[in-house]
Amino acid sequence: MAGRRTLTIVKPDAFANGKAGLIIALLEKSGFTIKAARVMHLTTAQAGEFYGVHRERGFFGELVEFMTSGPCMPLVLERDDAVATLRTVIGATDPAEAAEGTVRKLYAESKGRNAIHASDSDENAAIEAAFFFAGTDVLAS
Ligand SMILES: Nc1ncnc2c1ncn2[C@@H]1O[C@H](COP(=O)(O)OP(=O)(O)OP(=O)(O)O)[C@@H](O)[C@H]1O
Repeated sequence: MAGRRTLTIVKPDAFANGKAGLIIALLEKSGFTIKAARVMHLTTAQAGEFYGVHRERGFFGELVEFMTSGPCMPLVLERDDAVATLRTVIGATDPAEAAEGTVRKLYAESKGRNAIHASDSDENAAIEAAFFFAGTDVLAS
């Protein structure tokens, strides 16, 4: 059975553009309950570690620079079939290719500045939740 939790990050462009609250409202409207959240300004080391899988990609430097450009908001979200549902709700990586009504279609600027991250598997959701919320009660519940 697919897990009930996933990890999302409302990215710095959403805060710069005043869309963070609207994005969170859309997540709640999509049936997700917020189990944990924090607003933080990632360091270069944190952004590089979080996106370490992309270290060899040409856009890695740009991605780390963007993710450290301002506040972001990791959240642990809960609902049935959490990972797959959230991937559908956020839409394609490039907002130009994202379906109508998705977070990225509505609120993202570009493929690089694309408003939101979502875990792509139950396994990564657990790893990513631990990355931001290790030692907090959300991981014990
Ligand atoms: N060609 C690109 N140029 C700039 N940034 C990019 C490019 N491709 C990907 N990225 C950035 O790297 C992130 C991770 O890329 P990935 O292919 O894993 O997309 P994703 O799974 O849709 O996004 P995320 O992991 O953030 O949910 C993207 O969300 C985007 O911010």
